[in-house]
Amino acid sequence: MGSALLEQWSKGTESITVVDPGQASVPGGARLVSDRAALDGERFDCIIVAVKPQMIDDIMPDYVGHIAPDGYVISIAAGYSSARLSATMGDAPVIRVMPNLPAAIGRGVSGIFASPAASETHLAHAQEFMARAGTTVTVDTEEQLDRVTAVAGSGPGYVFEIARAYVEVAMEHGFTEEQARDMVFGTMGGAIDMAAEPGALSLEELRNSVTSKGGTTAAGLNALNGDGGLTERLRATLQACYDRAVELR
Ligand SMILES: NC(=O)C1=CN([C@@H]2O[C@H](COP(=O)(O)OP(=O)(O)OC[C@H]3O[C@@H](n4cnc5c(N)ncnc54)[C@H](OP(=O)(O)O)[C@@H]3O)[C@@H](O)[C@H]2O)C=CC1
Ligand SMILES: O=C(O)[C@@H]1CCC=N1
Repeated sequence: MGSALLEQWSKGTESITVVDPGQASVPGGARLVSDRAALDGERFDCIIVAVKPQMIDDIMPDYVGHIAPDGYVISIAAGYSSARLSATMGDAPVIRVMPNLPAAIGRGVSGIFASPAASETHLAHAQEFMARAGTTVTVDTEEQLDRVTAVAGSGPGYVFEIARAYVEVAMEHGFTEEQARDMVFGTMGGAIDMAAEPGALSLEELRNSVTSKGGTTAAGLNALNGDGGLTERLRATLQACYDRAVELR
C-alpha cells in the first residue's frame, strides 16, 4: 500500500525518504534507504507508518528520535489506535488514515482521523497529502475510521473477488477469459460510472430500468438477491472486517 501511495505522493515537492529493507527501488525520485541507521540522526516533519500493524511495536520506537520538533506521524495501519501509536512514538501527534489500493492510479478513497494532539496544520497537510491519491473523507471519531476500513480500505478486495467470481462463471458460459474479462469489467465499470454521473437516478431506479417485468434480469436478480442473501453476505463481510480492525487496536 505504501508503494501505491508513494506513486502519488512523489508528484509533490516534498523530499521523501523511504526506509524499507526489502525494496530495490521506489518511484518518483524518493530516496530509499534499507536501514534506519543510515538516517544518522536526521529529523522529519512527518513520519509515515506503512508496515503491518503487528510489526509496529517492534519497528516504530526506533523512529522517535527522527521526528522533528513540530513533526507528526501519519499511520496507514489498520486498527492500531492513535493513542497506542502516539505512546509508541514518544507522545507524537498522530493522524490515522485509511487509504485503499486504487490510490495506485490516483483513484483511492482515504478516510482521515486526527487525534486530539494533532494540530490544524498537521491535519491540513495530511488532507492535502492524501488528496493526491484520490477522494478523502475526514471523520470525527476513530471508531468511524475503523468503519471506513470495513467499507473502503478492504473494499477493493471484495470488488476484486466479486469480479473474479463473475469472470469465472462467465467463462462457464463458453467465453474465453479475455472475452469474459472484457464483458465483466465493461459491465461493472460502465454501470458504476453511470450511477456516479451527476444527477443520475438512484441505484434502485437504475436497477429497475434494466429489469423488464417477467424478463431476463428479473430472473437473474431473483437468483442473486431475491432472498436478501447477497445483502446479508455483504453485512457479514463488513462486520467481520470491522471486528478484525477492533482486534488490531
Ligand atoms: N494493502 C492494502 O490495500 C492496505 C493496507 N493498509 C495498511 O498498510 C500497511 C501495509 O500493508 P501492506 O502494504 O498490505 O503490506 P506489505 O507487507 O505489502 O507492506 C509492508 C512493507 O513494509 C516493509 N517492511 C518490513 N519490515 C520493515 C522494516 N523494519 N522497516 C521498514 N519497512 C519494513 C515490507 O518489506 P518486505 O516486503 O521486504 O517485508 C513491505 O514492503 C498495513 O498496516 C495495512 O494495514 C491500509 C489500507 C489498505
Ligand atoms: O487487509 C488488511 O489488513 C489491510 C487493511 C485494509 C486493507 N488491507
